[in-house]
Amino acid sequence: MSTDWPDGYGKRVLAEVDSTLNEAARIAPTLSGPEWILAHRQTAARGRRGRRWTNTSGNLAATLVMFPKDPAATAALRSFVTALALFDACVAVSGRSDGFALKWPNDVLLNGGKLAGILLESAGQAGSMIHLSIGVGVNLIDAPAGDAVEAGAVRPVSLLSETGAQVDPETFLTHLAAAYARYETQFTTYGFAPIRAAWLARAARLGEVITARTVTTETTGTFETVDGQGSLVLNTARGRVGIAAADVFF
Ligand SMILES: O=C(O)CCCC[C@@H]1SC[C@@H]2NC(=O)N[C@@H]21
Repeated sequence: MSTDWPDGYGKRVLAEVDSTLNEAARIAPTLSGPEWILAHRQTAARGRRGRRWTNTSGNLAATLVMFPKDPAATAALRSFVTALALFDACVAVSGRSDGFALKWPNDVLLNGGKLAGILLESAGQAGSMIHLSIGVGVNLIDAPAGDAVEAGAVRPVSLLSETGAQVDPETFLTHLAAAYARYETQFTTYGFAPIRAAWLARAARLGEVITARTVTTETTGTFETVDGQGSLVLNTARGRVGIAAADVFF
């Protein structure tokens, strides 16, 4: 189960921080290359769409801060790169691949429950990016209670409860960073196509009827694919619809 830390990536480990995403924004101007930040405790962790992220000590809370050269829309496709890396890290530490799946846009599922989430933040202007921060939370040993999530959302699960695997955050991060570095090289060398294909091969509910909700819209249809821009494509009663950002409900 041992693996090496990838060349070219820095690492800092903090006992406590408000949020590793905040720390990424603070240190980005001082960095000359990509850096992983791991915190054993976050006091103000956040999830997607302004939600709180429950952060038990022993779970993984980490952010990769990096400096993409590509346009902002392309750089943001790294949420898929990260999801693949998370999937591989989960397989490596648990010794099994059954039960893991990727949920559009940014979650890793295990046995149908939410195991991990990804939150991208960036600083930049006019379609370019100064830095990209990829925040990753993984319920390694503990998951919030089911009633802590909104109605209809998938139940949270932990790696420990579902597989019996007990992995500390630093070990998990080493696997994640190594897998991320491999997929990042694939992404910068060959573009989104192989990342998209690999993501689709691990996708939850592909070909099934799902619902995508935003604050103002609700779209139900058959999950056909993810397009070359990372949008969810649903086949609905009114035809094919591409959705750039939403929450998905099964
Ligand atoms: O809503 C989601 O699914 C995304 C959750 C992202 C949580 C991680 S934990 C490390 C990083 N720091 C934060 O404050 N949030 C992200």
